[in-house]
Amino acid sequence: MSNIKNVAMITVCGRPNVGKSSLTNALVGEKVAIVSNKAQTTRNRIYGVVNREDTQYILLDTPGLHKPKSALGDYMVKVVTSSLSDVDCALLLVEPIPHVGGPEQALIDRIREEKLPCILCVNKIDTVEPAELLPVIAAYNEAWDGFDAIIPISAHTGSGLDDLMKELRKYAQEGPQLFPDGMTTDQPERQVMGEILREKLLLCLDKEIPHGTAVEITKFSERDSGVIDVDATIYCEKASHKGIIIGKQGAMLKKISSLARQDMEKFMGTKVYLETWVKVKENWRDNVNYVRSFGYRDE
Ligand SMILES: Nc1nc2c(ncn2[C@@H]2O[C@H](COP(=O)(O)OP(=O)(O)OP(=O)(O)O)[C@@H](O)[C@H]2O)c(=O)[nH]1
Repeated sequence: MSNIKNVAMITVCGRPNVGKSSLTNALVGEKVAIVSNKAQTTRNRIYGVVNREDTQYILLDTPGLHKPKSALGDYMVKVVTSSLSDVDCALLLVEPIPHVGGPEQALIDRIREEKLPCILCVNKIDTVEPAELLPVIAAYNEAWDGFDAIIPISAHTGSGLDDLMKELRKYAQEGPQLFPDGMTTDQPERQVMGEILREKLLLCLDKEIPHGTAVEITKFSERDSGVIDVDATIYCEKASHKGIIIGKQGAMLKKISSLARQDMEKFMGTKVYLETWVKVKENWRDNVNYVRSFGYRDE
C-alpha cells in the first residue's frame, strides 16, 4: 500500500535532442519514452510517473520545440505549448552551451507568460569540464533572472538527479495519487509497442527516412499461454524508402523487427511474436488527416 499524499506535475521541455526523454526515463527508472540521437524523436506528450516517499511526480515529456515544417510539426509544437498549462513547475532542459538559442528563449517567454516556477537543468555535464558550466549558467541568468533553481545534471550518469528530485519536491501539492502503484506511464501498452518499433527505425535508418515513418499496431493480443502477438504496419513516404526499410532480401526489416521484439519482450515481461509490414503513404506528414489517423491528435 502506498502512502502518496502529494502530487507534482512537471513539464520537461527543451529543444530537440537535449535529452528530455533520457531524463524522464532516468527518473522513472524504466524506459517509458524512446530515445535516439536524432532530433524530433518524441512526437506526443508522454507521462512518466515516479513515486518517492509520500509524493507522486508526474513528468510530462514533450516533443522538442522546433520550427514546424509540416502538419506533424505543427502538432508537435502545439503539444509543447499546451503542456505548459496547468502544471506545478516547468523543467527547462538545455545543452551545456553558453548561448541561449531561439527555442530556449521562446520557452522561457512561454513559462513567464504562464507564471510557472521554472528549474533550469543543464544536461550532459558528463561531456564538459566543470569550469565550462559557469559561462552556461551566466548566459541563462542574463537571459532571465527568474529561474527558481539551476541544476547541472547528466541523464546518462545520474549526476545531479537527487538534487533535482529534492528541488521538485518543493512544487508538490497535497492531493490524491493519480496513477496506481506500478504504473509508470499513461501510454497504453499497444502504443508503447509502436513507439519501440519507431525507436528501432530511428536507430537503423539514416537521414530523413525514419522521420517520415509512422507505425500502426494492427494486432495486439495475448494467447492463453501468455505469448503476445503484435502485428505492425510501418508507413513511409516514398516507394524508394520502402525498399530501404525492407533491405536486401528483407535483411533491414528483419534487423529492425528483431531489435524491437527484444525490447517489447522486456517491457511486457513475456514472449512476443512480432510481424511487420511496410506500406507507402506519400507525404503523410503534410496531411492533417493522416497525421491524426496515426494518433497525433488533440485529446
Ligand atoms: N553524453 C550524454 N548524452 C545524453 C545525455 N542525455 C541524453 N543524451 C543523448 O542525447 C540524445 C538525445 O536524447 P533524447 O532523450 O532522445 O532527447 P530528447 O530531448 O527527448 O529528443 P527529442 O525527442 O528529439 O526532442 C541521445 O543520443 C541520448 O543518448 C547525457 O546526460 N549525456
